[in-house]
Amino acid sequence: MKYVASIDQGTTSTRCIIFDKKGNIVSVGQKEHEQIYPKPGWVEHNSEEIWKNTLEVIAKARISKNIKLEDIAACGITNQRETAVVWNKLTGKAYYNAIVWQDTRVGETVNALTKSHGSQFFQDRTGLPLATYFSGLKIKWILDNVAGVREDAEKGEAIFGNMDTFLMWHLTGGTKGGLHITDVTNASRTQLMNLETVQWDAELAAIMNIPLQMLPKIEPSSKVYGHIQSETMQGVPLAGILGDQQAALVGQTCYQPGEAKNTYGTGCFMLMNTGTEIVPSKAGLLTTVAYQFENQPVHYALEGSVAIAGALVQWLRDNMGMIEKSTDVEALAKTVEDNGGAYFVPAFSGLYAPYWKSSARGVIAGLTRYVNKGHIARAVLEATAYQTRDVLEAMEKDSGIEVSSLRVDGGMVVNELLMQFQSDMLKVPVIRPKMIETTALGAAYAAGLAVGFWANLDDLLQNWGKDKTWKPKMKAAERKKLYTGWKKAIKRSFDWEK
Ligand SMILES: Nc1ncnc2c1ncn2[C@@H]1O[C@H](COP(=O)(O)OP(=O)(O)O)[C@@H](O)[C@H]1O
Ligand SMILES: O=P(O)(O)OC[C@H](O)CO
Repeated sequence: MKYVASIDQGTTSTRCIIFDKKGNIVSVGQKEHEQIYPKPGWVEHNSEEIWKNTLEVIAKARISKNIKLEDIAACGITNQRETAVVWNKLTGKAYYNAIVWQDTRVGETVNALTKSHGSQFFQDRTGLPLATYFSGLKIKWILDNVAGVREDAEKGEAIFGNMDTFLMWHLTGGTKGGLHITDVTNASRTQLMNLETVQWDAELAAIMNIPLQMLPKIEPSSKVYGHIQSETMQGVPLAGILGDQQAALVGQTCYQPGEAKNTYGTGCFMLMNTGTEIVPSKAGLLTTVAYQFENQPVHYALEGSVAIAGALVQWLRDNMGMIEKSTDVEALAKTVEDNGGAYFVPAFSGLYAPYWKSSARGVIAGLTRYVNKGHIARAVLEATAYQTRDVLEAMEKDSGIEVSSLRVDGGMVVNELLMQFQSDMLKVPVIRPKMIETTALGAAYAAGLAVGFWANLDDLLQNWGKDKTWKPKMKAAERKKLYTGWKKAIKRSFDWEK
């Protein structure tokens, strides 16, 4: 067998990527799906559309390079995490659109639970502070607001899944016996899983009033779970599941404690492997599961999650019409020397790490008549770099490890201006590997390991190669001035909503 396939169900698009043994891309199918914004702060996806796109991108990836079924050793799934869908297992129909991780509709429930139990109570058990981000409260919202779901859930007919579970169920037969499973990394993002036992926590489910029977079985991240029933890849073993940020950690081969990566996509997510140790965060990070290979102990990670990174570039394109394509932002930002005093705090979904302020909202600060489109484009890119510095400083505090260089990946790392500014702002080298589709690659690795396509982690380490390194060039005074401006701006975004 020559290949391993990977389905990457992201926030913006769904891809199927087929890799060879060296971790090179052989073929890609990709399709964007609609972003649905019914009200300010609400973000939804149509799960039916995503399922159709998944079949289409698998077919595209196979047909475009004429890849035979018998050449595919296994398939892995990686996905946008936390996004919650509830569907009926007898009809296959979803009760409501998938509620996306960025959605803030459960803000009031977060406030109420913070008063009744305290955020620390949830963080101690799940590694996650109370926030609108995680799946549990999104499931509760569907149960409380959509007619008939709670009754069906109690009967065992309405079931929950993140996008991994939803696709796994459909790919393995759907209403005809589809598997209802997830992996430890995805489960660790629901705020319903106990980090130590890696099992659902009945008390947390009771507090959120979620029937346990609607939750999927928790499995390791790498194992032959079943076989694909859909025609597009019939008979191929489904053998890996990883949340997309954990998949990028695996794809970047960060297998040693202390190794970290930062992925710049819709949001931006830095993860540091902490080995088999659960490291609680005091500095505003999440403690989460990194991965669990079959018959191996669970590995954990510290994570700094930033909700809006590339999404701000999309906003500039789609909502403001200031650029035509995301890539145009670099040329526009290069029309000026600096940010002209403007700072853009993209707290569109509140602020995640290290602030965790659900009530923050976006602001542009420091405006004068001098500021033009170029300065705004620059402020948009700089926002991602400042947020990454906030997270890196928290990571160093929590781990006690000084990060001496940063491995990066994701759609935004083609932006050279951003990469140089990032290195300047962190004062460490930023390293881009040859393969930046590390998310899909990580899920392929998990699946390939389970079927023996790759023998062990050493095989994978050999596939990693450097493409480009950016070294810090900025003068200390300039770095300090800019970051001080950011810290001032970010405070202006706090406590906007009640
Ligand atoms: N040249 C660029 N400069 C800045 N941002 C970019 C550039 N190219 C793409 N992006 C942004 O990267 C994101 C897509 O990255 P990707 O890793 O595919 O995201 P996801 O996995 O979250 O769907 C989009 O938000 C897009 O606006
Ligand atoms: O779809 P991405 O790559 O923006 O990732 C989304 C994250 O998994 C959300 O936690």
